[in-house]
Amino acid sequence: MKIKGFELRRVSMPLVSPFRTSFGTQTERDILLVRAVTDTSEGWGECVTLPDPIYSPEYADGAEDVMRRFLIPTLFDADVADANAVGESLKHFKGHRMAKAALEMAVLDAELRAGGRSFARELGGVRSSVPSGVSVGIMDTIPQLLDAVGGYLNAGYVRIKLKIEPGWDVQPVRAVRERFGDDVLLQVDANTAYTLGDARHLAKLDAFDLLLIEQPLEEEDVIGHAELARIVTTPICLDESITSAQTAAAAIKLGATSVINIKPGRVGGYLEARRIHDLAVANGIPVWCGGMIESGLGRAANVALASLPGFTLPGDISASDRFYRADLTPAFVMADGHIDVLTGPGLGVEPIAEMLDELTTSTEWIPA
Ligand SMILES: CC(=O)N[C@@H](Cc1ccc2ccccc2c1)C(=O)O
Ligand SMILES: [Mg+2]
Repeated sequence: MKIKGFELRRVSMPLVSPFRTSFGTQTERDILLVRAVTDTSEGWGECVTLPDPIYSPEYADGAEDVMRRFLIPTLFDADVADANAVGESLKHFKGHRMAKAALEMAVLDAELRAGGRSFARELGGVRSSVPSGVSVGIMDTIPQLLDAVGGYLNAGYVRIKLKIEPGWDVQPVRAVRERFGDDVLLQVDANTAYTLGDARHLAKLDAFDLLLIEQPLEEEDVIGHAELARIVTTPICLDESITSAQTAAAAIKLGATSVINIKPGRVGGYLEARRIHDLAVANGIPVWCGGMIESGLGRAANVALASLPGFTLPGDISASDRFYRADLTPAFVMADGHIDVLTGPGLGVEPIAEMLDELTTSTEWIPA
């Protein structure tokens, strides 16, 4: 396989409703897509950056710039011909994992389409469908939250995740437990909003039999999470802190995490995500697949990843209509709380041409 060039394309996808977290409120998804064109096939990659560096240090325009200025020219110079070579040839550039992940994903998709292999097959998937969890934003009132949670439970979601922040944590969790009972699989995600000084307050969540508390402290505070884990009995799950197999190994060794939210974009790609899965399984740590409100392209790859054996907890892999009225690809629908793993070559989906035209805000062709 020989790479002929990459297309960088920005699409803007409105969300069905504002999504509020401890780091802000999003009303649309500005997605940077990468299309790899090779002599035998084409492949798609999705960069999961937000428009601003508020979830992680990366942001969409920065990812585009680092791809154009450093990463893509290096892939051309190294005459990269498969996905395994992408990470290797880019490793001397520090960080920019979401940008690197999108390029690797596009090359992997092209390679797999040419070889007639699916993402799930390539990554080692063992399931034909995966359980679907849903992430519920911070709301203005408790009644609004209970309506939203009721709607998702009626839709069949098998796990509810509530975004929390100081001032919106114990009360919403208690309200959901009182309204929907103790059997609902329930977890919370703070997106780094607390400090170790909040430990006693966070320990109040132990009364509600949560599956986990996700990323309560800031990304760099691995020791703080280990300290917190000694005070709070609910399992601590890391998201932002886990940026590679190396940081995953350190967090496990230090007792900072007993569950890991694996997000391929955050860790540098689907191949590194598989390495973290393997490491976690070897250490008896359950993992689940996180979400970055991807289009159907990233969603297809996440479903494939979530079909690996160590993904024993429902992920943030919701149906397309959780966030989008119309997806870039044919919609992912949930049946009996599960989403089917695609079996076609590569991602198994492609963008719908009309949707791509309608949603595109910019496109640029970079030839080899
Ligand atoms: C589904 C979920 O909670 N995802 C991330 C955070 C997140 C939240 C809001 C987002 C808005 C636009 C784009 C990506 C986003 C990611 C998380 O697990 O921490
Ligand atoms: Mg999270």
